Amino acid sequence: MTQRIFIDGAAGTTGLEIRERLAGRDEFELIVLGDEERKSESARRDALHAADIAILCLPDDAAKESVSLAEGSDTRFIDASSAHRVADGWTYGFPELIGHDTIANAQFVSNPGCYPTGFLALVAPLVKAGLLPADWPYTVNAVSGYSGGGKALIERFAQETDFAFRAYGLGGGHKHLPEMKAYAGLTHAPVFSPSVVPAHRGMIVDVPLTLAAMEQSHSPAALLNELQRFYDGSDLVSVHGDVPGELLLHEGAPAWDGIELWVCGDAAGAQVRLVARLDNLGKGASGAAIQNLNIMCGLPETTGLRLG
Ligand SMILES: NC(=O)C1=CN([C@@H]2O[C@H](COP(=O)(O)OP(=O)(O)OC[C@H]3O[C@@H](n4cnc5c(N)ncnc54)[C@H](OP(=O)(O)O)[C@@H]3O)[C@@H](O)[C@H]2O)C=CC1
Ligand SMILES: CC(=O)N[C@@H](CCC(=O)OP(=O)(O)O)C(=O)O
Repeated sequence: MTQRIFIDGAAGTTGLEIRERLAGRDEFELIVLGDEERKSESARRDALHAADIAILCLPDDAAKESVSLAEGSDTRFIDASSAHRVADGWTYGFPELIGHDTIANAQFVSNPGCYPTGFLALVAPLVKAGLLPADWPYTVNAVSGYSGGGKALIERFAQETDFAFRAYGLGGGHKHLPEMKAYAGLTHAPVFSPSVVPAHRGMIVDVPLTLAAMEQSHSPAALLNELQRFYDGSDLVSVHGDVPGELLLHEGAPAWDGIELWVCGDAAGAQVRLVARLDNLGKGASGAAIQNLNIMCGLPETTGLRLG
């Protein structure tokens, strides 16, 4: 049966990429609001009630408003914003961690944040397996393409073309901390150092660990084995067995919906850097929304994704 899909926020960065990934798919019928209607409360209410599944690509407040506008309907949601990621009644849309069946049966699915996708892909399986401690003071260094900040940051990087690097979140309290803590099962939220480089898309998330300082220390090889076991058979997550000399992001990188993981141990096995590379707009946003949409509709999870 054709599913009616309404993308609320379809003119934004994430919304446009979702539309591109849905183009030509006859399992779906898109409800589209014109430019004059796309922010009208009544037009959005009608679209939200008419849809089988609404995909929210909005700022947090507008995403919460959409959910209230849909009250009284059976509409299912995929929310790309951070409004509902640790909210009661919502399922965290990270199929590899939460389970495909849970997402398939959910009415309210919240997409993970882009940075948490990298952090959780690395840390959550290892904490769950008892190979990393839940009460460790984790730190996360991450770099993102500027599309991670949506239209406003894309515009800023277009205007201020001399930026080479932008560190931010210096005062702490980033909105991604609650989901990192909750879904990795940690006692403390990590210390998070995000940054932006002048590339449109792409992201590297780096979790450095002094294994030798842990009460129960496991080798880099043991961490790697567990990640390879955990993601065995996944078409989206690749766990590499090498320690690369360097990892690059490219200014004009094409859209990509997978995620790569590395376990980079030093020769003595005393230190390790767990590193993820992904596309903030792919597995970090629009690709994840399509993966969840496929699962919620009983379709193969990678249909329409960019994995080439
Ligand atoms: N960019 C990324 O890499 C990621 C983004 N996200 C999240 O996805 C959501 C969307 O982000 P992104 O696409 O980057 O943001 P953008 O700013 O690029 O797009 C947001 C869109 O929402 C529209 N909008 C704002 N308020 C309303 C409203 N009340 N009713 C209808 N439309 C409205 C905006 O309109 P207008 O065009 O007029 O400004 C814009 O088109 C955010 O919550 C973001 O945090 C999540 C993961 C990664
Ligand atoms: C570069 C940049 O500004 N990135 C955004 C996060 C993008 C993202 O993941 O959006 P959500 O917050 O909805 O998850 C930030 O740090 O706020």
